[in-house]
Amino acid sequence: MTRPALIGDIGGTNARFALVTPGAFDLHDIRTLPCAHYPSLSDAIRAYLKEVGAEMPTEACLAFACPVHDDEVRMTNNAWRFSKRQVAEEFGFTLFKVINDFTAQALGVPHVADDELVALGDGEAAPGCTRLIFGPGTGLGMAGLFPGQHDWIPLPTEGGHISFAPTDQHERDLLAYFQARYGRVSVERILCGQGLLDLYRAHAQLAKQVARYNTPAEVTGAARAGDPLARNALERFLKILGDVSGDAALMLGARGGVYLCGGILPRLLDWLPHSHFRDAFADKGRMHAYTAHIPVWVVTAPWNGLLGACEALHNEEVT
Ligand SMILES: Nc1ncnc2c1ncn2[C@@H]1O[C@H](COP(=O)(O)OP(=O)(O)OP(=O)(O)O)[C@@H](O)[C@H]1O
Repeated sequence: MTRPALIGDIGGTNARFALVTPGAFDLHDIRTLPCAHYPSLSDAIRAYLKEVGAEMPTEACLAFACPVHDDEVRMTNNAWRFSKRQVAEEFGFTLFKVINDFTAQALGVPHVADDELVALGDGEAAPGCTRLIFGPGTGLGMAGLFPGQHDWIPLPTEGGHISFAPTDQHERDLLAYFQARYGRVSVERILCGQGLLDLYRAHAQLAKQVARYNTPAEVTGAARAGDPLARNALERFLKILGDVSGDAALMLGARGGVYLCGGILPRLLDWLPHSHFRDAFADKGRMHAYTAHIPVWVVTAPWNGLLGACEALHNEEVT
């Protein structure tokens, strides 16, 4: 009997693992391990296999939140680094695929059920057109997905690292705050968990008030409880999310729709519809009609990245 393959979706904070019958999508023994609890990828894989009592898999496909084209892979938002060749040798994998985490998110999207998509505003997907996959979590991932002759083809990008472009005086003040801390300011500096916290701290400094909250979850909790600074920070976060995802949709020509993934937005479903997200997404000058017609969904499927990694395991288009 074929041994189950090891599947993984590994972000800056969480490593999600599962086993699957090669060629199928029957994810089982799904576990989420905090990356910070393990010194290396190999330690986390061993801990996972021990916990679920699995035989050593011979095939694996793991998705990582960082560039993956070289043999040496270094995570952008945690300390893990490894050689693909050495990991394959260490575990005896006959097939070891390493892909970008947003390639996995993109490949997962066609497998998501309709009731795991929450529409934000109107729009209609143009058939056969490119889709944009966009998602803030520990970092900010972006990928394209376009139709090939037989399968969807993912386009991995490092779009989270494009430059932040303020659209009003308040955002120019925010940019100055972020520049003082980081030098160059990419959109990921703002559109991720740490970015939300930094936005809150920036709002506190600009209002000459003391920042009281120390985690992104505390900021969203305080915004819900009516704290004005936290509320302003969260609303600005969602407005900038609209600006940047609209820019990315223009860049890719994503008339097939925008899919918002990652760990943060499913927690903000009560805020997104009333925020300036959709206005900012469409506010593209002469291209307003183009962006206004693009549908946007939040993907609430918890294991979208794992499904995409299953798809990539034997997909020859995905290297
Ligand atoms: N309630 C909340 N409100 C806002 N942010 C939150 C909340 N809870 C957790 N976060 C933030 O979400 C981020 C984790 O997102 P996610 O679950 O997508 O992790 P990840 O897959 O490891 O990240 P990535 O793939 O982007 O590296 C962390 O920055 C965390 O602080």
